Amino acid sequence: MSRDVHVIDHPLVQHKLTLMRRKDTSTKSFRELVQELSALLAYEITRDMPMQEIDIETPLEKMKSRVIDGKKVVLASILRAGNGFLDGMLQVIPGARVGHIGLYRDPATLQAVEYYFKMPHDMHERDVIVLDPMLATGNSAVSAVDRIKKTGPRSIRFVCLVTCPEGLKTFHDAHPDVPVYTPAVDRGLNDHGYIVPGLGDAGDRIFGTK
Ligand SMILES: O=P(O)(O)OC[C@H]1O[C@H](OP(=O)(O)OP(=O)(O)O)[C@H](O)[C@@H]1O
Ligand SMILES: O=c1cc[nH]c(=O)[nH]1
Ligand SMILES: [Mg+2]
Repeated sequence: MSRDVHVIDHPLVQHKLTLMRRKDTSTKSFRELVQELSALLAYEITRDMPMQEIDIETPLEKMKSRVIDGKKVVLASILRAGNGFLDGMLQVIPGARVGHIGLYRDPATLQAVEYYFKMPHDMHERDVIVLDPMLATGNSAVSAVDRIKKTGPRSIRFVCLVTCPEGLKTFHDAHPDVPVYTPAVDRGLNDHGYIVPGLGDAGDRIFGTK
């Protein structure tokens, strides 16, 4: 895979994604699975996060030991579907701050339309993990990262559940410096800009709106 794409091939991740893809999976199960999966994904995404040594004391003696500074991590959720990732990620990185970007995809043009943007302060010292289950045409992801870059964070990573070659190309043409973490790179896009085989409309499946 060219560019900076990390395919998360862990059996637990792949197993849960398969269950999510099935069309007869209920809203309740889909929501539970996205939460379980996001905790597993957080584990992989944070693998190379910067750490610092702190002084602690075990019951036996003093030592220096390493910690990740969770307070410097920002989980930036692309509404709506990105919110599905939040609970699971926060279980693993409880100190993270949370930002929101409201974007919807215009069904006719497939361009992203922004309606909300709120990030924590002091972004220049923070590491951002952008959350959206689907990176399809890539327009929403490009637009979200454009906007986040203007806040000047220390680093940005993007995580999704399913993507495709077209979306990855569009995203990395615009943002070659932002790694993408995903369990699946599917075949491509259909005429409506949906990932095939994909898992359908992630927002509708998480929130039961269709
Ligand atoms: O790569 P793209 O072609 O831009 O498509 C992906 C976007 O589409 C979906 O959101 P949608 O616009 O359906 O909004 P929703 O999350 O509010 O349902 C998905 O959650 C992404 O944000
Ligand atoms: O396949 C797709 C494409 C865009 N949005 C989704 O939720 N799914
Ligand atoms: Mg969206």
